[in-house]
Amino acid sequence: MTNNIVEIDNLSFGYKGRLLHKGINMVFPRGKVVAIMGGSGSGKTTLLRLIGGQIKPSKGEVRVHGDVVHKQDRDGIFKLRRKMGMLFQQGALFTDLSVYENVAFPMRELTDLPDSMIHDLVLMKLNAVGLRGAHTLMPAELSGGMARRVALARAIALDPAIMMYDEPFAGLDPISMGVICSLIRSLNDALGATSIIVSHDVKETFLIADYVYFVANGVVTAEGTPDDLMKSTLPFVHQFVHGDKDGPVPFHYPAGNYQAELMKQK
Ligand SMILES: Nc1ncnc2c1ncn2[C@@H]1O[C@H](COP(=O)(O)OP(=O)(O)OP(=O)(O)O)[C@@H](O)[C@H]1O
Repeated sequence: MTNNIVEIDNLSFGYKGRLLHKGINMVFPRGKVVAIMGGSGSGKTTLLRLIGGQIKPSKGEVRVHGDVVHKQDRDGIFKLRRKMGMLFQQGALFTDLSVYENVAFPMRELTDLPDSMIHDLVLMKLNAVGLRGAHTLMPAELSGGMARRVALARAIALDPAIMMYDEPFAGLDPISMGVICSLIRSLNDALGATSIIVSHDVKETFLIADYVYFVANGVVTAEGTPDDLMKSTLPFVHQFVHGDKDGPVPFHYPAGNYQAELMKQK
């Protein structure tokens, strides 16, 4: 049996005929934290949606625990999603529910657990993210970093085998970033899960990822451990990792001849 919990095999996908992915191959082994990085609009979030079965590939496939995602019926997709926890940047909490009720929500919706057990589990999950003491607060009373941690506690409510993070560090102050960063790693290891992180933040991502895929122009342009990639001389990777202004990713959005355009306005 393969040790890969998620496999992306020769996958192509496009919105409205414009091909976004052109034969992507990736594997996400059990227990590992794997990052998908790349420029804005390179299709990273779309890959998470393909893994979650929200959309179907036009070619190739995604397998989760060996099952082809796009071949699942409604029941199959439901079972698959039960194995997955997702933390989105805009992973909004329910504003009219307390922190406690937000974390209890998936347990109440998706299990038949008695209230007493839900109580213990909610406190355990909140304790894991350091917010047991905040369980009576309402979302409006939380800082951005705390809200992200509550969303994380909610995402791990049902002990997912696969955790997916979409830009988990975006918009956070440096301290909250560091907290989320170490939580992603420690929760992954404590749950025995497999984590997939989509992020632009090289420093944080490289600290916790076991392996990184770089996506550009619809294909995996580079892959390796953070150490390998730090040393990479590939121009795209070098520009991304070191934040160089000049490189294959241009500063300017494609535009016509500047001088001609200025003349035209006169
Ligand atoms: N539902 C949709 N319908 C049509 N086009 C879409 C849809 N969702 C995304 N796109 C387009 O697909 C491209 C890739 O989007 P995606 O969100 O996957 O990129 P990304 O790499 O996650 O970008 P970012 O880092 O900026 O979030 C973008 O050009 C986007 O405009």
